[in-house]
Amino acid sequence: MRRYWFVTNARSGSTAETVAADIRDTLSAMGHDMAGRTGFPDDALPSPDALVHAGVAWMVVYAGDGTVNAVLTALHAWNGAILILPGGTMNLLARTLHGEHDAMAILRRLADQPPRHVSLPFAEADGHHAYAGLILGPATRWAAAREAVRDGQVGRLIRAVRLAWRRSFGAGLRLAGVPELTRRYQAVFGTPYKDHIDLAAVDTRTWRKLFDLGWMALTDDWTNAQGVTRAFSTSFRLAGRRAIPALFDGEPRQLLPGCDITLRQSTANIIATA
Ligand SMILES: Nc1ncnc2c1ncn2[C@@H]1O[C@H](COP(=O)(O)OP(=O)(O)OP(=O)(O)O)[C@@H](O)[C@H]1O
Repeated sequence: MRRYWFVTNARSGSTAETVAADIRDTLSAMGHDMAGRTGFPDDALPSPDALVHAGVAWMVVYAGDGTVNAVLTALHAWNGAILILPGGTMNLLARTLHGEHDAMAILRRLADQPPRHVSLPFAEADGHHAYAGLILGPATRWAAAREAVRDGQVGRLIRAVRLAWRRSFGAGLRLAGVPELTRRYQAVFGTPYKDHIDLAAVDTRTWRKLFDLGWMALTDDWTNAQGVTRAFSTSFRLAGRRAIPALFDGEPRQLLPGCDITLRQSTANIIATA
């Protein structure tokens, strides 16, 4: 019997309360005992000390990449195991760890085979972590429009699209320390791997490409956008004098000029079944 803490997010793209109940029932049938539950982001995540105090051995997160990011970042120094179950829209991290399986199928696999514990690479900048992906630059303003779509707020969507459109044609972002990327870019996508961050820089000077980028941001995956230059790096810096908007696993943050972005590895406490 192991005590676990359950984290859900009712706003994550594919979370269902019925599935959350099934997950708890299955874990209980497997002999595990729930020590507590967090409904993120309304409830604060427990601290590593609180988890140690409550005798928690593993964290079960049923949510999307943004919520998983918050848990991994908050528990970076915690020794317990972390099980990520897909409950979001894209679920990039859950797919990396378990393949194309839903939450209940992953629990069945766990019951049948001993779990593997792996570490995940991530990009770090100013204390923020990106495990699935980092997006830098003015085009990240499209994230606000996507949130408005999610909330079904038409007025907010129109305002957010106007702002995103204006900013996407603004000055762009420059990087230092990546010889292949010397221009100004509207967006730079960074995907962390074991030994490098795979960078894809988008220079959108035409309405057509910009429309593609905005459309992808609202509907799909931005990495499908056109006009991309690729490079690999383990460490680089934001050039220029202005703060740069960024998305860490889809969550918006601002980065100061001169900020270093570095590849790092998490501790090997994340459960994989694939
Ligand atoms: N670190 C965070 N801080 C505050 N709110 C967050 C954070 N991460 C996510 N959220 C909120 O939770 C909502 C759901 O995000 P989450 O990433 O869990 O699901 P998703 O976007 O559907 O999935 P995915 O990221 O896998 O596509 C977001 O719309 C955002 O409002």
